Amino acid sequence: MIRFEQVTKRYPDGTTAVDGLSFEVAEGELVTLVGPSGCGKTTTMMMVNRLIEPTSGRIRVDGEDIAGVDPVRLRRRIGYVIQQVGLFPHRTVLDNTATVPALVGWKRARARARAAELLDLVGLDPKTYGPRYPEQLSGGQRQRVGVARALAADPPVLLMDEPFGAVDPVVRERLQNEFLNLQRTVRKTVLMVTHDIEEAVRLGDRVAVYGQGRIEQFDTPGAVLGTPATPYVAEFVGADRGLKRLSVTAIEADDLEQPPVARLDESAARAAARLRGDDARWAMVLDAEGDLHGWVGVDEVAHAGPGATVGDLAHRMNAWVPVGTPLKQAFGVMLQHDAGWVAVVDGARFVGVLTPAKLHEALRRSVDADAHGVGRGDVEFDSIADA
Ligand SMILES: Nc1ncnc2c1ncn2[C@@H]1O[C@H](COP(=O)(O)OP(=O)(O)OP(=O)(O)O)[C@@H](O)[C@H]1O
Repeated sequence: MIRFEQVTKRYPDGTTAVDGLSFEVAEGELVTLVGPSGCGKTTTMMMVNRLIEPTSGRIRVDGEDIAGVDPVRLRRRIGYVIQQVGLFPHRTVLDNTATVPALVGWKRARARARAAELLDLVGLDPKTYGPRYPEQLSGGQRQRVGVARALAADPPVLLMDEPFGAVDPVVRERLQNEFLNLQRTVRKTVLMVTHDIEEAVRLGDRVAVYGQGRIEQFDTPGAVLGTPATPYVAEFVGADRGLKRLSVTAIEADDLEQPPVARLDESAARAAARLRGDDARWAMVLDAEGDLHGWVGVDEVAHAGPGATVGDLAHRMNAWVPVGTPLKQAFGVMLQHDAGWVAVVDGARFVGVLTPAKLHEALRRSVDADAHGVGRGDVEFDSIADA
């Protein structure tokens, strides 16, 4: 846990970089600090590992006032990832990753075994990449080594300063996804600086939006986008914040439409009669357990030969998304397959389909929920058609 209590930093030339800052990062929480250049993000971060000393106020890590902790000892408890990565050019990737365990006195074999494990965790095969030197890696791979190195001694706290800033947008998104998956397993207490609001809302459990040396809003991504606390925040998150919400709103089972369904072993003739009765043009095909198998057109089952089953005619499903997927990703899948809907599964079990109309409802519902501070399920929704 990291706690700022009325922290101010004034540089010798009189610049007040941070002014009376108070906030807390809970254990296992990822907080992003976002704001324009020069607003005090890096200063905030560097005070946590005492690379910069505050002018006044107190910072606690796990309850302990860090002013009384030896900086070198403190830094061993805190992983640090920076944009320029800062790998040692003359050391192999494996030795770079083993730096901190070696510093804190682990035996060489244990430190290297741990480094190999960490490289694997960030998606770099230690056999291939371990013996290489940093210059023999791509920018994205170097960033991964930076993350592996910061995690190597298993510090409870991680500071990340624009960790994905130096790579192109495609690699960046991949690294962000990988890091989110990693964080689900390692559950570090993370403070991450970024100037990119999309990155801040995507990665943060909570987001601190900085103005000049002060936090203008400290809240969940949904709330920052849905109900900006000040005109400054509204301006900073941008006019397209509705679009940005797509990436922070997850699909819930209640958001989905229930299309007609046919069973894999059902006779085609029976399915055709039933589906025609319901005026359906196609149906989802499920197996006996309710797992998603594919889909079938009603005309196809209607024109099938005698004795055919739905399973004989079903098409395999090419695209589906798990429940909990962000709406933006689901919408991307819809566009990619040029489809009017996308199937949603929970494990293998089919739970429903997401359509553009349902996507709009889900988005509206999440905006209203944030505005009223209630759970999404409690919000009444009137569609435009009902109004
Ligand atoms: N050593 C220093 N001496 C004087 N002023 C400084 C010093 N370091 C930073 N500042 C000033 O403090 C303010 C905050 O700087 P800081 O680096 O924390 O901002 P930032 O939000 O991280 O910016 P960026 O996104 O550009 O990295 C800026 O006005 C900066 O010029």
